[in-house]
Formats: sequence, structure tokens, C-alpha cells
Amino acid sequence: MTSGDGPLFVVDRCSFGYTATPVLAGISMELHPGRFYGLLGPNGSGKTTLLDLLTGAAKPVDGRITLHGREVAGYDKAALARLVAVVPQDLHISFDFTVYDVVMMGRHPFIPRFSQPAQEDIDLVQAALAEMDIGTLQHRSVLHLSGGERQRVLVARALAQNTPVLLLDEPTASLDIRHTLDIMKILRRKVTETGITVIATIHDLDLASVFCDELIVLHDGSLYCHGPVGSVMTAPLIREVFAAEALVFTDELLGKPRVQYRYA
Ligand SMILES: Nc1ncnc2c1ncn2[C@@H]1O[C@H](COP(=O)(O)OP(=O)(O)OP(=O)(O)O)[C@@H](O)[C@H]1O
Repeated sequence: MTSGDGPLFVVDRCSFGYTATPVLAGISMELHPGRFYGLLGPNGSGKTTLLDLLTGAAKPVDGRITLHGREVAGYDKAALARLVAVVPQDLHISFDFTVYDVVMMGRHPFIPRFSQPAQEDIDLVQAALAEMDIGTLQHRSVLHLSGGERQRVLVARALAQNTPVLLLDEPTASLDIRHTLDIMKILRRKVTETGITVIATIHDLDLASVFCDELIVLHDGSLYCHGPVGSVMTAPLIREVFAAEALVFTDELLGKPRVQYRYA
């Protein structure tokens, strides 16, 4: 799959609200295969809501969203799960599953009913456990993990799902710097080497600049801007959208904008 294949998602004049007040209004954009998208915006700007619309977990009140030309709401659940893996903000599991069991759940859309996992499923789970550095936790209960360990289990489950599209909601929020960089590098590598599409909400603007291809910025319930990192990440944007002062400079080695916050 390459970026020349036409749009993956088309969001056409979408609006959504949990109540009569819209959370998102008139959002239109096209997302293409083989790119790493950073979804940015202040707290409460609608990032998780937009991810929910892309996954079909929420339905637009107005407008439509298509995936490969077909309305997201029209996909059956298993077919959608074979295309799109989702990493939510937290693991909502209260049963005493092991880490291995939860990561294997990523393979469920591919395992026929009443069948055991095939060797390929087991291999993908082991690879995802290793990539997320949680191999030694695999027999532990997910009920007794730290926040960062739980987050790595969630990413591992999505990696094991091995889909062409990965949607992640703040995948590094609870992680130390080493595991943050590991995840961002893994996502970057998968986009570059295997052509998958990643859409991730990210609060760290410098991380988003360095690792993403394009940024989607939400502000006050609408799409503030969407474009290549180099044209979107500017000091005026950070001031206007995030009400923060920053120095944005070009990292010559990476060819990317870097963000340094001003504290005074
Ligand atoms: N289930 C819900 N019922 C009612 N309002 C909701 C619900 N979920 C979210 N909201 C509201 O919708 C708005 C957008 O929330 P959303 O979680 O999409 O923002 P976000 O950009 O992901 O925020 P954050 O950066 O804090 O994670 C917020 O004002 C929030 O309070």
C-alpha cells in the first residue's frame, strides 16, 4: 500500500456532540495511506472524539466518514478490526487476564471461531511483546501492572493485530522517556518500512514534530489546520492554539521543526 492509492479516510463535513452542543463541527479532511499523522489540540478540543468517529465508536450527527470509500458505520465489526487497530487511553479490563491473553486479543479478529491460535498468531504476539519490552510480564495479571506497563500492553495488543491502520490515543502518556522514544521509533519504522498509517493523539509538540509526517490541529471544536509538520508547527500556532510561548527552530540533522518552550 502506498500513498498513491487514494485516500484512506475521507471525513466530509462531520459534526458531533454528546449533547445538543457540538464538540466537533464541520470537520473535513482526507487521510492517506503510508503516513504518520499527529492529532493535536488542547485538552477537551475533541481529539478522542475524532478518533472515536474514525473507528465507528461514535457516529457523526452530520456529515460522513468513509474508509476505503465505504462508510465506517457500514463495516461489520470484525472486518473493521482486521483493518484498524485502536489503542485507547487506558485498559478497561476488570477480569484477571494475563498480559499474554490481552495481547492475544489483538489476534481474535483473525482466528476462526472455536479455533486455537495458529503459529502466525503466536509469533505476532511474541513479536509485539518483545517490541514493547513486556516479554517478562507476559504471565502477570493485567490487574497488577503499573500505568506505563498497562499502556505498553495496549500498544502490544494493537501491534499484534497487525493492521494497515493504527489509531492511538496518547500512546506515550504514562511512559518514561526510553519507552516513549521506543514506541515513537517503532511506529515511525512501521510507517516508513511497511506503509501502514498511524494516527496518534500526542500532547508533546516536539515529539509530534520529530516523528510525524502531518499534523491535524483541533481548536475550539473545529479543524484549525492540517498539513505537513514543517508548515504547521510554528510559534504563532502554539501561541494561538495552546496559549503557550515557544521557540520553534529547524533541526538541520532531522530536517524537522523542534519546539522549545519558553518558561518566563
Ligand atoms: N461521554 C461524554 N459525554 C459528554 N461529554 C463528553 C463525553 N466525552 C467527552 N466529552 C466532552 O467532549 C469534549 C471533547 O472531549 P475529548 O475527550 O474528545 O477531548 P480531547 O481533545 O481528547 O481531550 P484530552 O486532551 O483532555 O484527552 C470535552 O469537552 C469533553 O468534556
